[in-house]
Amino acid sequence: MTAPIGASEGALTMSSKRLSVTVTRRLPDPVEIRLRELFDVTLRDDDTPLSEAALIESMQTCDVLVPTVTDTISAAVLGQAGARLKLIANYGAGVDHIDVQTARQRGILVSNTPGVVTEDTADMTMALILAVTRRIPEGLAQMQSGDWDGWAPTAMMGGRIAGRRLGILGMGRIGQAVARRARAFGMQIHYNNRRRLRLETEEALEATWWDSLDQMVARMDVISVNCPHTPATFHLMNARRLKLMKPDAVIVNTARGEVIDQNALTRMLRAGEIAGAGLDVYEHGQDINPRLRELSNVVLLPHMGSATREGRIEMGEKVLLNIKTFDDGHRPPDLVVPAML
Ligand SMILES: NC(=O)c1ccc[n+]([C@@H]2O[C@H](COP(=O)([O-])OP(=O)(O)OC[C@H]3O[C@@H](n4cnc5c(N)ncnc54)[C@H](O)[C@@H]3O)[C@@H](O)[C@H]2O)c1
Ligand SMILES: O=C(O)[C@H](O)CO
Repeated sequence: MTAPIGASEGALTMSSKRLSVTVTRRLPDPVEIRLRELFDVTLRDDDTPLSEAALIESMQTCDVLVPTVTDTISAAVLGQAGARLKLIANYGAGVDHIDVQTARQRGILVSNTPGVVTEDTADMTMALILAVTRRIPEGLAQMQSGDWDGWAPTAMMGGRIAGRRLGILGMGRIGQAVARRARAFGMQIHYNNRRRLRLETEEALEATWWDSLDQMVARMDVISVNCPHTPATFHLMNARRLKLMKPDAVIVNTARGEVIDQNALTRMLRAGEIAGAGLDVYEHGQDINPRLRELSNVVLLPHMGSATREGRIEMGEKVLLNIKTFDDGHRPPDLVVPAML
């Protein structure tokens, strides 16, 4: 039986056969409407992150949970989930907030939303590279404060990105989309990845492979972090590795904050040992080192890499497809298995 589109949760008429789906955050309207059409869905009225207790409560009676990056689904949380919970259909590509291994051990599948976030996040990576190297926020601040004295030969000089070496850490979907864009800007593409790309892909991207991350980091003008946060990538850019960077190099991160040691980065930016940084994601969520905010050579964004209207609807469509496929008795197309991490 299909529930009326847009009906309030309480007014829905549902067959007991419909999957019970609980969503932890507000999603774009078309996605919520379609969820209502297809499933016995519980949606949120407000849009604040759930407390751990509320998250556990929401996992008690549903078959499927739709969480986001703001929900930490640890082993302890999974241990208190209801027996009905069989699928965690994450709204987002990154799944580092979910203990995928424990979920698997408990027979709970995990899916995510890769691919549809690729182009938007790569755009934002380029935007950060340009913003930091060409001092766009400083220029904007000057205009907004009314302090601009007019053009001058030595004013607001940044660095040219054409011809510069870009080192991509994590050459997956987003990393490769960054490479395509950066090539168009005349940058030289270098990368380190868990596995080397196929030669034809490498050639198409005109990318140079570095087996040694240390050696790549030491030679790049710009480092772009595009690998997931996993136990193996936590603080991959630690103090020792950040010190290998050239003093005139910059680093951008649109992946996950945990890949960079935020305090070490802040110290080195302040000391002028790294020329600049562009960050969309942070090691401790919103709890950003206040010293990072004070630096003029740093551009900070509020985790908005995938934030386009189109992308956020497509992420919802992926969630719907994963749940529907599971409901039809098949393997969700975007299943995440521990071996992938
Ligand atoms: N800022 C945002 O809004 C936003 C949006 C989407 C995705 N993301 C983040 O970006 C990450 C990457 O997304 P994707 O779609 O490109 O993923 P992907 O799986 O396609 O690519 C990740 C790449 O990182 C590589 N990698 C993994 N571990 C590595 C290691 N130890 N050393 C070197 N390389 C390693 C993998 O081999 C893979 O090629 C996501 O996991 C997510 O955390 C952020
Ligand atoms: O991983 C992603 O898709 C974004 O960072 C939101 O979680």
